[in-house]
Amino acid sequence: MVELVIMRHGQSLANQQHLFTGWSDVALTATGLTQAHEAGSRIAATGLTFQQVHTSMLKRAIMTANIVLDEIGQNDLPMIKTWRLNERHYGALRGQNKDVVKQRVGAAQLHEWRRSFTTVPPLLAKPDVARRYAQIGVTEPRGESLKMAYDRLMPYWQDHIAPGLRAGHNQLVVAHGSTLRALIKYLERISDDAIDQVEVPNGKPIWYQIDSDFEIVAKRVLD
Ligand SMILES: O=C(O)[C@H](O)COP(=O)(O)O
Repeated sequence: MVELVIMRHGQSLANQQHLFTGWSDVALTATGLTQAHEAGSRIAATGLTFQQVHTSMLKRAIMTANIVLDEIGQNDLPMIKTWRLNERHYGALRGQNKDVVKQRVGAAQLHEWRRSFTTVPPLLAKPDVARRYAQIGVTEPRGESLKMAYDRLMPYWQDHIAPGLRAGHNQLVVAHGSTLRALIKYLERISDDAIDQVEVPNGKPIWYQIDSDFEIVAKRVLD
């Protein structure tokens, strides 16, 4: 048996203010910091330890991962930061207030932009060019559907997370609502239609036990 724990970062400043975030790099709130500590102590209480931690290139996830590692006494763990685990890029919705957008376009359109698998949000006219992505040769998206995020996440799963698990090494993934919905879709074989019902709250670790046939045999939310 091998263990995989996945969790969303603690509450960010943008979450607190109901702003579409995506690739915007925002810090955790005081509540988010507390959620990260609590999540870490719940993982610590299970006695689980990990051989690797994977996170995004965004500080709300990196900060959460570091707090969790401190709580579980594994600050020394190798941490891989990849753009492939970044939140789905929300395109031109970025920075807009979700409640205000709902008033403007209606609940159904808002839900589709936020939860559909294939709908692409309104795109930016041209991509941002931040040094951290440019220097690794990554062109920033102008906006992504969940499917687009799924498709750029999967090579990382196949090349980095799955091989670790197959080698019997427990893995911790600290990422974002959409990239974790993509991962849950894959792991739990959820249909394109049904994925719109899956929500991933801030700071609640999901613990999967995976057997030697690479099947999930148990799932527990640590809350
Ligand atoms: O990017 C964002 O705005 C949030 O992290 C997740 O947004 P969602 O709840 O609309 O998926």
